[in-house]
Amino acid sequence: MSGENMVSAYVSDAELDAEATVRPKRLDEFIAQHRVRDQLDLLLKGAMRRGSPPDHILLSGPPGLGKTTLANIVAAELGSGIRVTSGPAIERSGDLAAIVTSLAEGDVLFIDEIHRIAKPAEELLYSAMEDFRVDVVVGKGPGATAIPLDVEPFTLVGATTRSGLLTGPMRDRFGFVAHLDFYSPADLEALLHRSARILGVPITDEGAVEIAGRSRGTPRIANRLLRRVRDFAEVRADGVVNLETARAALTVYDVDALGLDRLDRAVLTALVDLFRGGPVGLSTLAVAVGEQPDTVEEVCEPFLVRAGLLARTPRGRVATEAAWQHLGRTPPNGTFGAATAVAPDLFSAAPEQP
Ligand SMILES: Nc1ncnc2c1ncn2[C@@H]1O[C@H](COP(=O)(O)OP(=O)(O)OP(=O)(O)O)[C@@H](O)[C@H]1O
Repeated sequence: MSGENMVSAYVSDAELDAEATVRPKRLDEFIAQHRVRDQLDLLLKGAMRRGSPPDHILLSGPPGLGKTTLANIVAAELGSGIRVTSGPAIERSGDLAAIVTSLAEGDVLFIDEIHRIAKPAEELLYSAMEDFRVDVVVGKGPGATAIPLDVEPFTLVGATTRSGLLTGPMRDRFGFVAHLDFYSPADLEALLHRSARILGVPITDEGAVEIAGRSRGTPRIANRLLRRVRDFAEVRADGVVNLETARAALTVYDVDALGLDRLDRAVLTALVDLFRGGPVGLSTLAVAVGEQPDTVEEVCEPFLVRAGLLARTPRGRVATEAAWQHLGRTPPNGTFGAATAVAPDLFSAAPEQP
């Protein structure tokens, strides 16, 4: 993996196996997100007492925070089977009909990126969710016939990184909606200690603090950085993940003290050095760092904005005072956000939606 995507919250296929090793299997192994955990616990226990499948569950939140993990945990807690698919994989209503009619009673159907499901399939999903029945249309034009098929009672777990893109009727069919938020550094430290224990890697508290602080509030990134620091510790040191090995390894991988990678820093440096802090338009900024505007907007900016380093204003992108300071430059008078330094509680959980 190159330095460029060390801190991406997205997962590559090659990384999935590494992730599976440390993935929590049960609710009580799932670190933090206490409110969501507690609510899910009640939902699942209530359903089990009644002997019927729980309401459909929608999990929303940025990538890498544990939505897939929770979907698997729901099935494990219920003692049910799980079928896994994703919105983009369901192109036609027939694809969805084939999946839902093959579910066994009480199964969990996990649909990742559910906001990307094709419209005709989405409409079929409504009746599967609500009435446990689907009408499969055979033929075309005036000769078309709808064949009703029964679906065994099941629980849909939908995951989305863009809950705002879900249609109203879709959202209304979920009886429980949980929003996962970024993890605090303390939560990520606990997560790193757990992962290190499972991987058999000795880790000190200082080592965990150092990695947690660079993980952008995201378990996936924390686990990935831990694996890279482990490599460094085993190859170039005594195998222990501590402050020194963490700092040295993350320097090798170009992940700085705030968790910014080379491209994030290139964006900030261009803003500050070439455009005196901005405002500058997205496409000009993207040309300056040799990237596509989409990449700058979707990969770099969300974190830079959240970290209080970059602001999107009607006149263009602006580097905040914290950005100047992070790059070791003196901000000129009147710099945007002069009153705000990078908030120490950057990743503390915002209120979750019940
Ligand atoms: N609360 C947690 N406790 C322990 N490990 C966690 C937790 N949340 C996530 N992880 C770990 O982080 C990794 C990413 O989690 P997961 O795949 O569930 O994220 P996701 O939100 O589904 O991401 P995506 O949106 O990309 O599918 C997994 O290896 C998982 O083990």
